[in-house]
Amino acid sequence: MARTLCRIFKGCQSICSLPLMKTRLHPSASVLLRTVCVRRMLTLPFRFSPKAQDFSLPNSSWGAEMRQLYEHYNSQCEEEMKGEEKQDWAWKRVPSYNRTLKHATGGVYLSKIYQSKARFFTRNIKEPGAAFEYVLFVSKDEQKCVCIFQAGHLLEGPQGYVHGGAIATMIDTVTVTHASVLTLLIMTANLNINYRRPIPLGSTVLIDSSLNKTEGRKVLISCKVTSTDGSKLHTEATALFVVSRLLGG
Ligand SMILES: CCCCCCCC(=O)SCCNC(=O)CCNC(=O)[C@H](O)C(C)(C)COP(=O)(O)OP(=O)(O)OC[C@H]1O[C@@H](n2cnc3c(N)ncnc32)[C@H](O)[C@@H]1OP(=O)(O)O
Repeated sequence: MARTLCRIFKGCQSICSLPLMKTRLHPSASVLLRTVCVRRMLTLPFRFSPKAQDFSLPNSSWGAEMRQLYEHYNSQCEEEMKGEEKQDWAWKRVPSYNRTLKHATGGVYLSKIYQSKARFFTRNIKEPGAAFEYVLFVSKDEQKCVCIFQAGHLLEGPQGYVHGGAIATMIDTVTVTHASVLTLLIMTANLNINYRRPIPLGSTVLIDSSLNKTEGRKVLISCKVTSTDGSKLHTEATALFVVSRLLGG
């Protein structure tokens, strides 16, 4: 019993230490989050996960362009310094896991809360480079988010080009991550996409998202997919996110 309580306590601590939990919460989101977490934690078993793979770190499939851009943004990120004050930073890399809840900070195993075979959609293909290779950085003032995206061969739509649904997936992923930095328990309510120019399969592109406005429970974000030098506009989109009342069950 004592051990179980200790694990529940650690679970709460882990959830509260997630980057998203440190952001400003909409009051209704805050209440919902506490209710959902506590309800789920009290009914389900915990295990400890020794290691989580962060899929947003470089791997052997990354091309030169992807690596170069990663280095560029990563060099402007917060540096963890032991015993000294943290340096100022312009961007923050957003870690990415294939079972987000399993890999809450502290390694508490939480994904049993949901289905054991469930995987985060964009991170469920084992072969590196085959599908969605990407890394996201969020700006210090949280007004902008940038994603470096390398589209793998499994994402083909028209011959030699990326499928429109895969592009929509990435736009949703980037904008929802951005919106999640601002508030919690959000759902995509509307995604409006204009495809301007096809994206060659295997190429690397930049996905930039900017906060348009927040209005009550609503977050509006606009997004552009461009070539890495910014000269070609591939896709434009706007996204609306709403803090969900339904997520609490
Ligand atoms: C990084 C890991 C995250 C991965 C997840 C990626 C994101 C996703 O793909 S989410 C999955 C896809 N989305 C969904 O399934 C959402 C399904 N829809 C819903 O759950 C609900 O309709 C939801 C939550 C969007 C809104 O429901 P509800 O909380 O009842 O909102 P409701 O009270 O009707 O409306 C709130 C406001 O939003 C507006 N609104 C709601 N839906 C829309 C819409 N589709 N278009 C425009 N405005 C809308 C309303 O007009 C209202 O505005 P106002 O306050 O100004 O009057």
